[in-house]
Amino acid sequence: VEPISLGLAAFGAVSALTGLLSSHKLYCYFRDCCGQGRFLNSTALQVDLDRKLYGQHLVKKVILKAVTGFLRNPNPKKPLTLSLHGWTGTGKNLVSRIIAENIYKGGLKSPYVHQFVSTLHFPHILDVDRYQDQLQAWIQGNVSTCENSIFIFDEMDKMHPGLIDAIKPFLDYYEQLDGISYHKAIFIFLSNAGAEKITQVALDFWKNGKQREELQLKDLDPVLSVTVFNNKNSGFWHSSLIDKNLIDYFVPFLPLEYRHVKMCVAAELHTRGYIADPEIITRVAEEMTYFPKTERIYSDKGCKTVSAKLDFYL
Ligand SMILES: Nc1ncnc2c1ncn2[C@@H]1O[C@H](COP(=O)(O)OP(=O)(O)OP(=O)(O)O)[C@@H](O)[C@H]1O
Repeated sequence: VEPISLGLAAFGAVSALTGLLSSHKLYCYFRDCCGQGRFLNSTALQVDLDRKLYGQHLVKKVILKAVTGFLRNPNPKKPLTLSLHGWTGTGKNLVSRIIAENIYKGGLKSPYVHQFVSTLHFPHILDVDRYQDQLQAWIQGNVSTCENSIFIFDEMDKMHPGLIDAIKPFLDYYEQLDGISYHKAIFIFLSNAGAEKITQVALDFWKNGKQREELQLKDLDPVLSVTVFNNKNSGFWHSSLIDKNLIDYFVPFLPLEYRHVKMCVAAELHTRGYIADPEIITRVAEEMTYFPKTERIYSDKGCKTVSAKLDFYL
């Protein structure tokens, strides 16, 4: 072969490869590609949390640190496991959505983000054995397709302990299981377990005249894991997730106050294209019910029914 033809052939191969790479890049610009989230923009995540999540200074701090730290590590030793706890309507699903959207453009609809609701997907106790097999095969299948998959488990406290045990091997430090590594996956668990304890700590803080924003993780972290562990009604206590330290971060969601509910109403008005009418905002916030009975500080449904209540005024 002449040197010139060899050079031309090499040039052709390089340009074909470059073309392939740039068309792949272009494809991933418009569509979700596995692993693109490893280049997560931490500033964008912070801005998103600041803009969309109200009254949860601890959550913002933990999520930002946990997610960006994990994604920056080229060789994590285990998958990232986040356990989100708190009263209903305080933003647990919202935060999972924000994380998913910052990692994959398609957010919750991305083929690499998978969401389970225990009461919906695993409703019958008698079928636990079948669910266990299905769940394991499903996690295995998805991670073998994309090692950067995200799994969100809602209503974790209503999940059968057997199913939690079925997930356990995937959360551990094993190099590989049947040839697959799970170290780059993210598991997010949502539950109301520990919500009363979180409220109690926040309320005591308030009674002592301290600002909510002064609350630190160290005030909640130990009590939360112990409470969840000892709660015989939640599936968690049965499992060895906590016992074996497989949960990386316990994320406490504080109960929302009147002022936060007002912010939710304003945000909902904005989303629907209306101006933030102070009268409507006050009316909707006043329609919500607050606890404890005497102090009436925290909304008992968080921001959950804001959207439905707003329909009445628009
Ligand atoms: N802290 C918050 N900041 C802004 N919006 C919030 C907040 N908490 C809840 N919301 C809004 O209220 C609605 C319900 O919130 P979300 O589904 O995240 O609650 P949750 O904590 O997951 O509740 P549950 O435990 O009942 O599943 C959503 O529309 C969400 O955007």
